[in-house]
Amino acid sequence: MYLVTSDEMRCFDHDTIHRFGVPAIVLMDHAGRAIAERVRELCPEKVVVLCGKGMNGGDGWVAARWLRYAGIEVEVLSSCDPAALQGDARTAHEAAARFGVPWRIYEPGSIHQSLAGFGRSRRDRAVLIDALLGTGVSRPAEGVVAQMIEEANASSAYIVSADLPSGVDASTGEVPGPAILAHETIAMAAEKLGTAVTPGAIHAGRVRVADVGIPVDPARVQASYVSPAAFGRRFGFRSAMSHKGTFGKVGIALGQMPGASRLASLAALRAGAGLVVVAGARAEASLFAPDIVVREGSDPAQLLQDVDAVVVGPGLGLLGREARTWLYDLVRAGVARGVIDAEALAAVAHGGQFDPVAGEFVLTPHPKEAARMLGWDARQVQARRLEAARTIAARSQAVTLLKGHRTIIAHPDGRVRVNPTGSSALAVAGTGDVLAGVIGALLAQGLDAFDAASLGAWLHGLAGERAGEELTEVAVTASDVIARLPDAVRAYRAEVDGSE
Ligand SMILES: NC(=O)C1=CN([C@@H]2O[C@H](COP(=O)(O)OP(=O)(O)OC[C@H]3O[C@@H](n4cnc5c(N)ncnc54)[C@H](O)[C@@H]3O)[C@@H](O)[C@H]2O)[C@H](O)CC1
Ligand SMILES: [K+]
Repeated sequence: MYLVTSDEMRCFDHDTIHRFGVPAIVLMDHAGRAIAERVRELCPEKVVVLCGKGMNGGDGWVAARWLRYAGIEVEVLSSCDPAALQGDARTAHEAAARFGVPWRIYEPGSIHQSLAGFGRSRRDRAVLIDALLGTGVSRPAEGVVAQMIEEANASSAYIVSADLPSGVDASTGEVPGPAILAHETIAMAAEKLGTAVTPGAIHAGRVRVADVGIPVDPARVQASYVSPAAFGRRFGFRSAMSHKGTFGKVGIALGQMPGASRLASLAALRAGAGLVVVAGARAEASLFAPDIVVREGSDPAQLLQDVDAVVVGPGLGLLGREARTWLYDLVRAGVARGVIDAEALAAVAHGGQFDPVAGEFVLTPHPKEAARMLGWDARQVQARRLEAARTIAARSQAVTLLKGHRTIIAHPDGRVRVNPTGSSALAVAGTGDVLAGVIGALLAQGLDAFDAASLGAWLHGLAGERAGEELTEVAVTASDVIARLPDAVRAYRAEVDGSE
């Protein structure tokens, strides 16, 4: 499913209004009605609508009119004197007022006052509609709107946001100032990219997309959720004629912690690799036998020249610094596909200095590693995840997978995918090694770096979800995630078969 930025949405709005001739007020009525229909399903005893002064506010006035029409007790608190409203927002206000919707201009305490009588025990019987700011946000929420956001969040009422939670940047998911913490969001025409990535995703709650009659052209959208339909039968389905060579050979460079390489190698097998080879100085065969081939020697690059994809990073430890040489040697020897993870990432970038590596490589930093690569701090990476992932991808010229809740996969050409699977069960040592092995296996099976990183994140996240469901998120180990990769493959097949 695609994810649109403010600019992309504006283009589609514009086409609908000016190319197809659908008046904007009609679109606004569809939007407001969609919000009202959803809120009615919540059977509230009272609805308070917070309206800003732009078109998002217009959606709110329309929703209030439809709720009044359905006989539901509703009132509007406006961030400004409606006399200052322009265009369709003004029209929407006037229609609501004439329809008898009670409204007043917000003053500090108005929200608390409007919800009086809905004490904690009955707070969910009241719904707040957040129609303060939408895709027109141009700076951190300020003034009266910021006050309304803070008071709404403190109200502990059930909050439904129009289009996106006010104060969240629709295109990046950044939250530069006060922002609504919604229980759910009704996105108009398409989900905004800013509610798919964190921290915006946390503010949005559950996102539902309302069809308001604005066609969205996927060819003009750069971002989407990872979805099995994008990969079809290029993974997960086998012909009777296939043999282990069909599914490629993954080579894993051994480092100081061979246990991490073991996790990556077992994961690669569970993700369909035909053969897995580990190579390096400390190749304790007993750790890997019998399913994994062990090659002992001081130069992994020398030992891995016959593989289809390499995984360099898990368990490297201090050998990370040598990874640069290994990578050069491997690329020179024609092994130009692989995963660069953990300490090996320093071979590609450090402190904002990038040394791009040619070929189909996937970088898999977690936020701290991304911060080291960029010369930022980890907090900045987490606040500006999309920018961080896209910057590393553009400057390293490699597909970059930024781990974390709603993992981001960024292509050097600007395309972005957001992984919807995963859970806190993955917050345990070794799951990064597992992910590196899974992606290595998908590269060895012929997927390109963008697809291998995206599908790898999807499978890995789903396996983590399944492990968390069975064992509780608290008690999952990296090996448990590997053990549930078959469940993820089954789910993948079901989705692909279901979508064909
Ligand atoms: N365009 C369409 O056909 C449809 C749009 N829909 C809704 O419209 C909003 C986008 O509306 P827009 O007027 O462009 O912007 P906003 O309403 O989001 O807000 C702009 C409004 O708020 C003021 N403002 C901006 N930033 C701040 C800030 N940081 N603090 C305080 N105030 C701020 C600004 O001055 C403007 O007045 C879209 O999200 C949809 O909800 C319809 O849904 C469908 C048709
Ligand atoms: K909003």
